Amino acid sequence: MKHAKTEGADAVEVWLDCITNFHPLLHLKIILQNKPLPLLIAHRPTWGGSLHKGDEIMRLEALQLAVELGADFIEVELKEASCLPTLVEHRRNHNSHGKIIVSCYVDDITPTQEELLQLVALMQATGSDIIKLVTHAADITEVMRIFSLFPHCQVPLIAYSVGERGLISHLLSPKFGGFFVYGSLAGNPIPGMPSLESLKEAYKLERVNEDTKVFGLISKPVSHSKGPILHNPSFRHVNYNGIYVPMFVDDLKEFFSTYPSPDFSGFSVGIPYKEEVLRFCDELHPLAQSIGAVNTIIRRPGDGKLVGYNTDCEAAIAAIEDALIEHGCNDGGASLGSPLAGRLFVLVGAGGAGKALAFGAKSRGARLVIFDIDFDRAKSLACAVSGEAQPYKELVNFQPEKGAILANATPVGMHPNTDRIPVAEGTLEDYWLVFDAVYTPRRTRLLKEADGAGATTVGGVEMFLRQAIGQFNLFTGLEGTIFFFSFHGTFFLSLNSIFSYSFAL
Ligand SMILES: O=C1C[C@@](O)(C(=O)O)C[C@@H](O)[C@@H]1O
Repeated sequence: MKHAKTEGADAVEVWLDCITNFHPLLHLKIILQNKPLPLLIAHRPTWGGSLHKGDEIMRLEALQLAVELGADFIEVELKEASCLPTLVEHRRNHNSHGKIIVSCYVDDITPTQEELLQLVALMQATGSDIIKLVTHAADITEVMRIFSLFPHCQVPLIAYSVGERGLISHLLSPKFGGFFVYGSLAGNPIPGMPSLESLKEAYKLERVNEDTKVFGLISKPVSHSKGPILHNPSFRHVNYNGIYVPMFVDDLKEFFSTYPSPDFSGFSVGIPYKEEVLRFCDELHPLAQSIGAVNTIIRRPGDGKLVGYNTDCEAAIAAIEDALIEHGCNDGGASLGSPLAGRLFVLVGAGGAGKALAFGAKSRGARLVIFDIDFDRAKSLACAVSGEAQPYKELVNFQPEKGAILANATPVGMHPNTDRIPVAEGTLEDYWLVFDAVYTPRRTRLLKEADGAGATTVGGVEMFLRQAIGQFNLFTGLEGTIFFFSFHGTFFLSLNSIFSYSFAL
C-alpha cells in the first residue's frame, strides 16, 4: 500500500484471498488501521479464480468485517449479489461509509452491445453504489462497446477490457467517464494492464477529460513504441488537451469504421500499415501520395475527412544528412546542396519506411540500389526512383563502392529479435554511413557491427524524433514550437524555446 502511495496511486486494491494464512480480524485490522490511501477490499470467491481456501460463509464474514472496520470500497461479484442487503445493513449498523462495488468478469468473447447493456442494467438493479465490468478484448474494436456503456449507466461505472488490444479501455476511461483506472505496481506487471508509473508519468490521466482529443499509434505490434513518452509530455507543455495512446490494430477497415468520431483526431501509422492505410485516407498530401506511404493521419476538423501525410521521409533523410555534415562528409555533391547527392544509397526493405527513404534519397540526388525479400516490391520501388533492384539473396555478397550509405528499413533486429542483422557483417566496412530505422533497441546489432567496421552510424531514434516532431506540428497545428537536441545519449525536447523535457529513449 505504501508503494502504491509512493508511486502516486489515489486508492489501492487488496485481494484478501492472496494473503497467506489469512486471519480476518488480525489482518483486516492491520490493513485498515494503517491504510495510507483509500482502500478497496476484494475477497474473490473460489469460482471467481480466487486462492481462498475457507468456505463461503467465512469469506462473506471477512467482507462484513471489512465494512465494519472502515474499508472505503468493498467488491462483490454479481453472482453473489444476494449478500448485498446484509452488507448494506452491516454498514448502517456500524455507521460505516464504505461503497459497495458489484462486479462482473466476462472471460469469453466480448458480449454484444445489447448483452453488455443488459449486464449493466442487472448490476445496477442490485442497488450497488458502483458497478464494475471487465471483459477481454480480442480486437480493439470491441473496446468501443465498453466506451458506449458509460452514458447509459446511472451509477459510477468502472469498465475495461484486459489484453494488449484492450489497453485504450484503461487509458481513455477518464474521457468517457470511468470511475477508476487500474494500474499495476512497479515490479508486479499485470498482463494487459498499464503500469501505474505510465499512468502517472506518461499519460497523466488526471488531466484527461471529455474534451481531450485522442491521438493513437495504429500498429501491430505496438508496445515497442516510444511515441507515448514523447507526444504526451509535449502536448502538456504547450497546454494542448490531447492524449496519445498505442492502438493494437488487426484490421484497418474495422478500426476506422468503429472509431469515426471527431474525438479520435489523428493517428500515427506504424508497421505493417503504412502502405495499406492509403486506402482509408480521403485525401493525401502530395509527398505521401508520391511516396505511396502514410505515417500520419489527421481527421480534418471541418469535414471529418482523413488526410494522410508522410513525416518519415524528411525525418530519415535529415537524420542522415545531419550526420554526414557533422562528420565532415561534404565531398561529392555538397555543391548540389546535399551531402547525399551523387552518393550510392543501398536500401534494404521496400515497405512503408523503405519507400520514404528511397524517395527522400532520390530527391537529394543519391543513386539507389534496393533489396527486399519480395523482389517484385524491390523492382517496383526501384522503378519509381530510377534505381536498381537486386535479389535479396545477393545482399550477403553485395560489396558497395567506397563512401556508400546503407539504410535498413526492415524490422530485422527490432526487439525482441535483437540478435538479428539484415546484412552480412563482412560487407560493412566499405560503407561511409550506416542507418537503421529500427529504434528499439537504440543500438541495434547492425549499428554495433557497423561501428566496429569503422562506419559512421545513425540510429532510428534520430529519425523517430524528427518524424514525431512533424506529427506534433500536424496534430496540434502549432508549427515550430518544438525542437530537440541530444547530449550524451539523453534527448532534450525544447518547447516554445523555454522548456526542456529530457528523456532517454
Ligand atoms: O516509424 C515510425 C515509428 C512509429 O511506428 C512508432 O514506433 O512510434 C510511429 C510512426 O508514425 C513512425 O513513422
